Amino acid sequence: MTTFGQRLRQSMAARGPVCAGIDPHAGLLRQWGLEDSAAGVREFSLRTIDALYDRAAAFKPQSAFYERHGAAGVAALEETLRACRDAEVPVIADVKRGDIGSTMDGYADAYLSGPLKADAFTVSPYLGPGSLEATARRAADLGGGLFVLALTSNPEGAQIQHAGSPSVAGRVVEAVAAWNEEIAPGSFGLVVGATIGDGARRLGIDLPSFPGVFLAPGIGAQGAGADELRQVFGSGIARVLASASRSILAGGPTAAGLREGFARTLAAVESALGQSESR
Ligand SMILES: O=C(O)c1cc(=O)[nH]c(=O)n1[C@@H]1O[C@H](COP(=O)(O)O)[C@@H](O)[C@H]1O
Repeated sequence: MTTFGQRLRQSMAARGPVCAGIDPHAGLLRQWGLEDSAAGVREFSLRTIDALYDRAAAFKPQSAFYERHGAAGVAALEETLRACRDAEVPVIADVKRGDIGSTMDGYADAYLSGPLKADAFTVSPYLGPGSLEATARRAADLGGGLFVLALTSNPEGAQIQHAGSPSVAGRVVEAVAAWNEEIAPGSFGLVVGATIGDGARRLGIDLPSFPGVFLAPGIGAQGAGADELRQVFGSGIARVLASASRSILAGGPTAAGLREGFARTLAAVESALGQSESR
């Protein structure tokens, strides 16, 4: 069985450093001429996968936009995850779960096996990173991975994540680094927003030494580009999986438009990568 870390690395090497977020916002459905319904969400997702499966390093469906349509929406998420698996593109279920260990076992089963199986899912460490350690072990047993919120892209994140000395974020980074060393190398990533500027450095967090992948939202619609990526990650940029949703999806509904939106994001990330090599 390959590990999630191996599959993700292979996919990034073959397709490049961009994850396509699948966020079927009501406004985007309207813009695409689709109904704001589970059927519309399903169609939106499958078209996105069809257009981008040969160039996205990963897909990241945002569960909120499926859940708002109830059981039929969750069925659309199930189909979306299956389509990503069929296309053999790693898929990250963006569900941002976090709970006591025994409950987390349920989430690991839900998102790494069974009908809603993804390759990895996003988790929140607010109950303490230790509450997620058994989930990391369970994920490794299932060949899956986790992305743990560390320094998020929204401006409010700093209120909690920057608190303390060492900071809350620093403790999260330390715990997730240890899982990569002790449980499954490369299968546990950090979510670090491309919008955080010099936040990590100011907290004394040495991102380049983290032994895993950074899932970096914030490109495009939230304002970050190549300069911001370079500033945040420095020489760690080679392990960035940049994630964009609206800035790619706004190119739809045609496959050509989606690919154009994707190409713009890829060009920005690759220019950051190219220019960081001299650092
Ligand atoms: O975990 C995430 O993906 C995430 C973390 C974070 O810090 N900020 C963030 O925007 N996200 C998600 O990334 C996506 C960003 O979408 P766009 O702003 O449209 O590119 C949304 O689905 C967010 O929920």
